[in-house]
Amino acid sequence: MSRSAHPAGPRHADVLPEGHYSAPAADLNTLDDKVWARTVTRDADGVVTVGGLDVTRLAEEFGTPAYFLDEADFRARCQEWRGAFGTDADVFYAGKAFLSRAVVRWLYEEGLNLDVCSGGELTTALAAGMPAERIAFHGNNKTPEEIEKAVSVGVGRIVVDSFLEIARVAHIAQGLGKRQPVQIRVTVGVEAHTHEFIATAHEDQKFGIALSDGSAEIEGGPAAEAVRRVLSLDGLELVGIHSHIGSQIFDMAGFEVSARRVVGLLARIRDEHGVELPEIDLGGGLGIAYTSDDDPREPHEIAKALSSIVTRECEAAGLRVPRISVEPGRAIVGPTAFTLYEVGTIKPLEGLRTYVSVDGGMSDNIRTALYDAEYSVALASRTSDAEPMLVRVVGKHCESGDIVVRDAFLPADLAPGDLIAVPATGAYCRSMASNYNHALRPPVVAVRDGAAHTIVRRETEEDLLRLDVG
Ligand SMILES: Cc1ncc(COP(=O)(O)O)c(C=O)c1O
Ligand SMILES: N[C@@H](CCCC[NH3+])C(=O)O
Repeated sequence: MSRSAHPAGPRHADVLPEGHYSAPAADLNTLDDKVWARTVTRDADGVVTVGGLDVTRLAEEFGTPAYFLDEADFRARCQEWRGAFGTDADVFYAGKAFLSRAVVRWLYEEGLNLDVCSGGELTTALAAGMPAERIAFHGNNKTPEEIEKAVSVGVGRIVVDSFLEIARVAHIAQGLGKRQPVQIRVTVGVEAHTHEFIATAHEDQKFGIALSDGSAEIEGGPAAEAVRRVLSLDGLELVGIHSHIGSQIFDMAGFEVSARRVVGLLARIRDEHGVELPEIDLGGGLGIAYTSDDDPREPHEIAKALSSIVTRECEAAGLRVPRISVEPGRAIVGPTAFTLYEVGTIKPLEGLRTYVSVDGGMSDNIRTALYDAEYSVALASRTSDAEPMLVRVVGKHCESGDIVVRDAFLPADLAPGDLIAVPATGAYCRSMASNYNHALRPPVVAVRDGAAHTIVRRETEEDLLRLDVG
């Protein structure tokens, strides 16, 4: 990401320190549509509103820190993904980004399917009424109990991730007298341009079965061998091939290479077994804007790029075009929520930056500490004409790495009690939240058309004591 140092201006420094920040926006009160949920705006008093409700009232009713999720925006994004891929394709929302029963109901109503990757996510999906055949079950180490549950309820597909798992799922399905539809997750050897910890299709990592391991020992490579295994087992029905190259990716080139290689495997399967598999899944991973510097792709562009590459490659190989599916998580829920915090303490460091401590931190957003993720921030409870001040928004945990927003600008008259909001926290914030330092995980509040309701409640001290059985 290209970043430039701000030339001058903030209160506490004549020369700004090295950092990953852009120049402050000309007007810090302006909310960039790119990073904020779609119904977010400022009211006549300058207070940030979402779904028609202002954050000062929301903070009074629900407390801080809290995640506020714009339900209309969430539903609109589901519709855009469905519309872009059309009826010949399936969109599986990746529940790991954020899952609750309300979210499952919205997905169901908007015609999306659901990707789960644990027994807990499966239970949530089923409890909210998602039909099992619309659920895909993922994971590199599903437990026998999880597999048994998934097969028993009849999930639409299990994405098998290893040779051991192929045997395990087949054994369990056979024991239950079932034939389980499966896809094989392959690693296509693409180095996705994203943080190392969220890239998943290069060979040296835990997920999937490699298309090629560079040796000539297994004819056609490990993935071709996995296909042979699956086809030989009565308990399994091979319906397709799956590839997921990583997360927070902007460049479509990786997806195109992945699609080409997956179609190449389909052609090989047809040649070797005389079978044309009906499905391919190209995974999730589409990036969103966390700051004004990010330029994500729209669902229709992504759909067009993926379907044209698959069609072209299938035509070239003389294959019927399979049903495509995708698994966006972040791209649907990420932009729809922001985290609201109250400013507690402020520590100016002359010549460096100002530390702004909020009432949450790495327990509600671990992404900055874990992936060096970049976020933006705005003063939400009022506007200000004060000059921009370079800040680091930090939490209340006992870690110096407890950073929410590494480098950003807020008005220099920021004061304790102000509310600040960090946008684009819908994905992988609540779902990765922790109880570190016995923090109470914040609630998720859905807001729509002037009404707000809690969809995941705030943890309480009683919850902590209930888990601690003495
Ligand atoms: C198999 C699979 N599908 C879908 C996703 C969703 O990714 P994202 O939220 O980046 O769209 C992930 C997570 O990276 C994944 O591992
Ligand atoms: N949790 C990660 C992405 C991993 C997605 C799951 N495969 C993030 O916050 O970016």
